[in-house]
Amino acid sequence: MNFIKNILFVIGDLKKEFFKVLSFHLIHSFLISSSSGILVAVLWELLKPTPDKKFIYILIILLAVFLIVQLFISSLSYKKSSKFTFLVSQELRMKLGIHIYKLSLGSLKEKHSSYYSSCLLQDVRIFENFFSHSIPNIISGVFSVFFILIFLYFLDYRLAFILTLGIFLIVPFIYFANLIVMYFGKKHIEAKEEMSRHFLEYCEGMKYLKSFNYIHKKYIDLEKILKDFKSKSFKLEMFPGPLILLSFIFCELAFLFMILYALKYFEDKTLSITFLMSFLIIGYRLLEPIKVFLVDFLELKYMNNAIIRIKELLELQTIKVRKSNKEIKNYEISFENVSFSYKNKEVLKNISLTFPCNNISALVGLSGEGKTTILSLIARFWDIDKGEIKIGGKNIKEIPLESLYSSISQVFQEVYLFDDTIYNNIKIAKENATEKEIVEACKKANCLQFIEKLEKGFETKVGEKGVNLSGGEKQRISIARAFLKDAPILLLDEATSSLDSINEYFIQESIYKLTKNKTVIIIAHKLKILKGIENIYVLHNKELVQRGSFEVLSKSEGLFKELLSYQDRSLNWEIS
Ligand SMILES: Nc1ncnc2c1ncn2[C@@H]1O[C@H](COP(=O)(O)OP(=O)(O)OP(=O)(O)O)[C@@H](O)[C@H]1O
Repeated sequence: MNFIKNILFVIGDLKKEFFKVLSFHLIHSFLISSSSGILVAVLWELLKPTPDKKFIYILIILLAVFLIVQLFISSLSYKKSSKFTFLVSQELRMKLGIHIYKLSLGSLKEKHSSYYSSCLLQDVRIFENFFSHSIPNIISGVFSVFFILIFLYFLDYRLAFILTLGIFLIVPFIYFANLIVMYFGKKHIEAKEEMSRHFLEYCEGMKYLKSFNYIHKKYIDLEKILKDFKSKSFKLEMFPGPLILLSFIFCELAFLFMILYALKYFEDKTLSITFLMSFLIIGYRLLEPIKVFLVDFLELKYMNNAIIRIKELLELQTIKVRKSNKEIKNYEISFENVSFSYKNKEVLKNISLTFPCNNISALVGLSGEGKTTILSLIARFWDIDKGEIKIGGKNIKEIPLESLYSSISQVFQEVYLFDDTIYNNIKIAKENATEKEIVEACKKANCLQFIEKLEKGFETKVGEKGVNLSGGEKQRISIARAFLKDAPILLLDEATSSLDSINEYFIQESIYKLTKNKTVIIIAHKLKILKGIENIYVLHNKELVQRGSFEVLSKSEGLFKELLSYQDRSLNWEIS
C-alpha cells in the first residue's frame, strides 16, 4: 500500500481536487455498468413469450440517454483529469525547483545534474502519463468490475462466485508481475538517467573529445550504455508480460468454467435461459475492464519508482536558517575557528580571520589551498563543520537566505552565462534594473564597447553557457553583473584572469572605485595587483600562515615572499 502513500504525497495539498476527479471516474464506471443492466432488461423482455414492444422501446431510449450522459460524463472526467494532472505536475515541478534552490551545494553536488533534470522532466512525466491515462483506466476497471459483480450476484450467486474465484486466482500473477516491474522499473529509470548523462557529456565535451582524439572511445562507451538501456527496456517489457498473459488466460478460463457450470445448472433447471444468456453477455463484459486494469496496474508500479526518486530528491538536506533577533551591524565578515571538509577531505582547519568593511582584503595561497572555498562558505554554499562565520556580528546561519544572497556580489572563476541575450544575462543581477543602470555597469566593466560592436548589441544571444563569446568577454559580463548588483559585499575570485592587460587595468580601476563602501575580498594569483592592500591572508596546508599588508608581507620571510619571487622569475623567463 506504499504506492497509495506515495501518490498522496505527490498530490500534496490537491487531495480535494483528486477526490473530485475520482468521483467523476466513479460515476463514469457506474454508468458503463448500468448500461449493461439495461441491455439485460431488453434481453429478458425479448425472451418472454410475448415481448412488450413498448417497454423495449422505452428501454432502448433509456439506453440512448444513458449513453449520451455517459459520453458527457466521460468527456467531463477526461477534462477534469487532464486539468488535475497538469496542475499536479506543475506544482510538483515547482516544488522540486524550489527544493533544489534551497539545497546546499554539498547536497546538490552529491548527484549529477542529469539526475535533477531526469527527476524534474522524466520522472514527473511518468507520473503525468500515469495520471492522465492509467488512473482513469484503473479506477473505471476497479469500479466496473465491482458494479458488474454485484449485479451478477443478484442474478445468480453461484456463477458470480465462480467468476470472483477466477479474479482472485490472478492475484498471485499480479503480485509477481509487480515485483518484476518494481525491480526492472528502477533499473530502467536509472539506465535512462545514465544515458542522458552520457549524452550530455558527449555533446558538452565534444571540443575536448575532438582535441584529444577521444571520440571513438567515448562513442564505444555511449554505445554500451545504449545497449544496456535497450536490454533493460526489453526486460521491463518482457518479464512481466507472460504473467499478465497468464492472468488474461485465467480470466478467460474462469469464464469458460462458469459457462460449464451455467450449462449444468441449466440442465438441472436451477437456471433459466434468460439468466444463462444474461450471464454470458454481462460476464464477458467483465473481462474487458479486468484486462485494462491489469496492464495499467503495472504502470502504477513503474510510476511508483519515479515517485520514490522524486521523494528521495525532496529529502536531500536543505539549508536551514536559525531564528534570531540580532541585527547585522555592518558588513564586516569574520571567521572564528572555522574548520571545513568536503565529505571526508579537510580543507580548512581552525581558521580565524576578519575581512573589514569599507576595505579590500585578499586571499593568497597555492592552488587548492581553500581560497575559493572560503568565498563559498561566506555565501553559504556549504555549511561549516566547526566554528562560526559572522557578517556584522551575526552568524550567517541566522541570516535569511534571500537577504544573505542579496548582500553578496560574486565574480566566480568560471563564468556561467544563461542561453539568453547579453542584456538579460546582465540583468539577472538586478531584477528591476533600468537600461541606463545596465549600460552604466557595462561601462565600468569595460564591456560596453564590444557589446555595441555586435550586430544585435545587447540583444545578442550568448548561446549555451556563452559559447558565442570569448573568455574575456564572458568575464567582463560577469563583472558587469557585480557592478549592477552593487551589493555591500563583493567577492572576486580570479575576476580578471581571462582579461588582456588593457582591460584588466581599466576594470581594476573600476573595482577599486567600487570598493569604497564595501567589503571586498579578492583572490588573485598575480600578486602584483594586490599592491596597496592592507589585509592579505596567506593560506597553506589548511591553515592561515601569514597575514598583513602587501608592503609587510613582501618583505617578511614566508610563503608570500616566495610566491612573489617565483612570479618575478616567471616574468623574466624566456625561451632560450
Ligand atoms: N566540491 C568539492 N568537493 C570536493 N572537494 C573539493 C570541492 N571543491 C574543491 N575541492 C577541493 O578542496 C580543495 C580547495 O579547493 P579550492 O577551490 O577552495 O582551492 P583554491 O585555493 O581556490 O584553488 P585555486 O587557486 O586552484 O582556485 C582542493 O583540494 C579541491 O580539490
